[in-house]
Amino acid sequence: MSTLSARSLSVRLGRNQALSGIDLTLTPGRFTVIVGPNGAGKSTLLRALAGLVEPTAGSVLLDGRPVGRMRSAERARAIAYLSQGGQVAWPLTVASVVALGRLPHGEAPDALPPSGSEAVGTAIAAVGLGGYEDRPATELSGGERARVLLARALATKAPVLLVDEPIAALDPRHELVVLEVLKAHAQAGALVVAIMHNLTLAARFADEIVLLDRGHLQAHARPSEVLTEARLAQSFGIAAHIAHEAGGFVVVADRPLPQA
Ligand SMILES: Nc1ncnc2c1ncn2[C@@H]1O[C@H](COP(=O)(O)OP(=O)(O)OP(=O)(O)O)[C@@H](O)[C@H]1O
Repeated sequence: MSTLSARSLSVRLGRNQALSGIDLTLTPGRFTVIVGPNGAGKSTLLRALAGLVEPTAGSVLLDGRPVGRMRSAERARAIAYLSQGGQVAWPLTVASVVALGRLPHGEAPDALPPSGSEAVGTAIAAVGLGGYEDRPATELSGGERARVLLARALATKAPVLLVDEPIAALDPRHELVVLEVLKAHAQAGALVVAIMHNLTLAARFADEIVLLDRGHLQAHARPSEVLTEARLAQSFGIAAHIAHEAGGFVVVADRPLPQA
């Protein structure tokens, strides 16, 4: 079991109060999507959950233990974190980049044990990059590179996976491929959290949605409870309507509302 929780979590970045008094409990087997307008504090929350940002008040606990006090290798085995718009600095092959996900297990990328090779192969196949293993990762498109980095995070086989805007650079087909991977990962027992701006895809794939606005937690519930026309107006400043379809709903953004 890996339960991740924020308790009265506040984070100040320079002069900005990025997060204020967040109370949140996330559980295994659930795919949670964090939404909110630009600057709401989504990336800061994800980084704090990963133990990469020191809370100014409150705490982040993994199974009751403060993540900030875990040793980095232990934390990396427990929590795989993928930042927004990640880059690959060295001309390593796709297989070598994904194999870096095994480092927290003490496995060298060029000498993986069978279990490590299997984790790498499965992750590459899951993101639809079979056949790309020997390509230099620096010679890929932005969307291909984003999927390589997601595969690296998956290859870690951490029980917690935190990903910041995993579909931002992807074409429509690969948006669905990646969201299906994340959903399946959660259904297999992982605790999966992703930041997304596409509210319709968030509604379709998420088990639960966290809505942040100006550093505050506005809602944490099922998509249909969070993505209401009133909340879209209040938090995103848009007039929108919800179109109901068989098996789900579509968020149609009609126009920006005048700023208060
Ligand atoms: N290094 C920093 N120093 C000072 N303030 C920062 C820093 N990084 C972010 N902020 C501020 O903290 C707040 C939250 O930023 P954060 O990146 O978490 O927002 P976000 O919801 O992820 O936004 P976006 O949707 O634009 O990616 C914003 O007001 C931002 O300007």
